[in-house]
Amino acid sequence: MSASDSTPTPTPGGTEVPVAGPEDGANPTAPHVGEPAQPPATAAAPPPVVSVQNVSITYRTTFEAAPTLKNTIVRLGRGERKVKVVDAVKNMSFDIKPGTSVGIIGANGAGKSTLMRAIAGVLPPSQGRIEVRGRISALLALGVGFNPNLTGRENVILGGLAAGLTRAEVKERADEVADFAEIGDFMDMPMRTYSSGMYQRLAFSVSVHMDPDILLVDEALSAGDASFKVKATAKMAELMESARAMFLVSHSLGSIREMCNEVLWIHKGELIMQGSPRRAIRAYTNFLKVGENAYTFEDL
Ligand SMILES: Nc1ncnc2c1ncn2[C@@H]1O[C@H](COP(=O)(O)OP(=O)(O)OP(=O)(O)O)[C@@H](O)[C@H]1O
Repeated sequence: MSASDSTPTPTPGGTEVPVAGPEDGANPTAPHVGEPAQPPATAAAPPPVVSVQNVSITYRTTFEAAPTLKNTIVRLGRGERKVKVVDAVKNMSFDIKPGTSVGIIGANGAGKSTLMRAIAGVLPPSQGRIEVRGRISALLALGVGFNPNLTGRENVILGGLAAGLTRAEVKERADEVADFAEIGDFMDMPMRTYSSGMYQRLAFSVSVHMDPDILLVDEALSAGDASFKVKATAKMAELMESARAMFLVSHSLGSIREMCNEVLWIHKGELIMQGSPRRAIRAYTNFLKVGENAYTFEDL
């Protein structure tokens, strides 16, 4: 089923936005560049801070179906490899307005992290176009971007320079990052000696101290201890005041309800609903209760 088959009916007076359908003439050009795909609807409307247009992302993975020594040698001899193709994101389109805190929900394997990686610019879409206006800071997975042999401070400095901050800004920022992370002397120890909680504290602290216009957070709060979670939640709420947008991927619907003012529900790579947290979470939890076979997305 495509998103266009399942266009939800907006409720009267609600804030829901129907899922955008595919457009003619999809533009398979590089992401993160270029001018807006479409002019804003009215002169007064600000352009979307993130615009995802007809985006599909396909993974191609080589694998061994029946790994016996004989099969492997035969295949290697012939140069054959089995390829598994996963359509992780299918023809997805949506716009995010400035000031929006977006929750992304959906079952395991729905495509949430893949979409986040594409918005972060780490993973180019196979088709379609993603436009991002502003500096992105992404907290995608533990440790992405950190070199385990460097100290926390060295990693922070390198990360800051890579994010486009000046040397002076980075030095000042490194102290703020260290204070927030509360990892004490470990700041000057190689990161391979960190516990996963310390790693996470530093990763979170780095992403929120880089003055992001757009903050991407993928399940980042799940591994922290209770006190850091409270602090991290408060920091994200504070950032929302200044950031242009935030994306939060989480299986914790409570966090999504608390932190977000818009929700994308994704299922098997398709955008099922873009709407208010109340409505999207209700539809998703109903779906989880009754299961896929008993559910018609057309009813949304
Ligand atoms: N690097 C990869 N190579 C091949 N397939 C991948 C890769 N990463 C993800 N996939 C596949 O793409 C699909 C979407 O995965 P993704 O991690 O985006 O889902 P998710 O919604 O974030 O899941 P979860 O809630 O379990 O974290 C899944 O079928 C997954 O197996």
